[in-house]
Amino acid sequence: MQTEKVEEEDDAPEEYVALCDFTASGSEQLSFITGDKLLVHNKSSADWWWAELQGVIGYVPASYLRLDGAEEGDDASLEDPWQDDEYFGSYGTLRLHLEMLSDRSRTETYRQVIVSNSASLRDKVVMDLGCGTGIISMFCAQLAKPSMVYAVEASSMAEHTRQLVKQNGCEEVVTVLQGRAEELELPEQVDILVSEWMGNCLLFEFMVESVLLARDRWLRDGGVMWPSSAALALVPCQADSYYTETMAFWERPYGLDFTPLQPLAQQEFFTKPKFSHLIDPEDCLCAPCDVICLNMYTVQVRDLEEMTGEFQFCVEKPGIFHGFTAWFTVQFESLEMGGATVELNTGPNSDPTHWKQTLFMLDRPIQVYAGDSIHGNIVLRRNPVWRRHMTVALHWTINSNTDDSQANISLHYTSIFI
Ligand SMILES: NC(=[NH2+])NCCC[C@H]1O[C@@H](n2cnc3c(N)ncnc32)[C@H](O)[C@@H]1O
Repeated sequence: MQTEKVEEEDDAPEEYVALCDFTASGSEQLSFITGDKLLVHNKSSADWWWAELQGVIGYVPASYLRLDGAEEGDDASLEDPWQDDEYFGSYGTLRLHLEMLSDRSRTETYRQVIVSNSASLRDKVVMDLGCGTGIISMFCAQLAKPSMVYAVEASSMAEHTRQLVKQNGCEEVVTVLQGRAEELELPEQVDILVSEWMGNCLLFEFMVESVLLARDRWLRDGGVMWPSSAALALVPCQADSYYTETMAFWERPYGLDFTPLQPLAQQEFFTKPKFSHLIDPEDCLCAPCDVICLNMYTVQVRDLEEMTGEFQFCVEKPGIFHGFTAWFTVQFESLEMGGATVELNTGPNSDPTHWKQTLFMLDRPIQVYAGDSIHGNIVLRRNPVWRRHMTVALHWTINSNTDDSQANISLHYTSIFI
């Protein structure tokens, strides 16, 4: 979920202080370290500002900066870092719940998990964290016989969820509790903590932090986490249609030459992820790989600050390397020893979901050939200020040994996406 914060352009440059380090990923960006004082000349967009540091000018990520002189906790300058009013406000209306409930792949997977574990769910105590309309809790009550389901929901949807639980005859088993899961009191520990917490690129929204805090506080020893594990998958890909729409478009619109706008287009369209991208399996230049894996029993909140995954791809067919596409999978282990694990896969070879996939475009496309190696790493760095956001940095090198013009030349790139 992205929230645009657009501020008015000011004439006199304002002094901002850097809240954390930033490494530029292109000549037009400006690196800085925590504590640097930057002069902001132009807030050209919500995410990137034109600033100066010791006489050098460049683009800087706005969310890394705080107005100089505004102290930590100075609520005039710093809103709620979790943006809870906006976040839970959006979940208090039906739009997002309609989108999630309409996602059959997502919702049927959770139903499949309940059905295939119905026998073992008997007499168990379940917590449904972030229950929304209560669909998962009502699946538990209708398809199995748990002794209690605590359906926890922080938004105002909770009062409607109570009505739905009653309407569907589940009030004996399902208790709706309104509040943030990590703050409210449960009357007892739970045997199963089930939640649908995944955001774009798996972690956006960072609802997962609430799930881990609730795990540490309410899941009894030996209790089960659903999902039990999660993985972020990545693949180098073509994205010809997106490239044509956003970059090639400026070459000859209506017979005119608009190419001077192409650097602006690169900055505007290729320096942040394209969410809700639907990648055609044919556009994958090779098999994907899991770059980040979460064990939901052992991962700690502090691990979420910065997660790094290595990758090594071998291009399987000639094509244009436009960028990387990411998606996630989550696994639900069986309550029965040796029982089958259920998986929700949001990738291009599975049924589409409302998350679709996320596309990270390179600054410029690169011709690649079968046998070329694309290796490097991905770094998910949680935003130090806005706690539901993160940056994604992709560092990679291409070794091409077929195209004689680039024989064994290593092209090294870094892209930072807000
Ligand atoms: N998969 C997602 N990206 N979002 C789908 C689940 C989000 C639901 O969980 C609720 N929710 C999110 N965080 C919390 C929390 N800490 N405590 C209680 N409810 C929550 C939120 O209000 C919404 O109804």
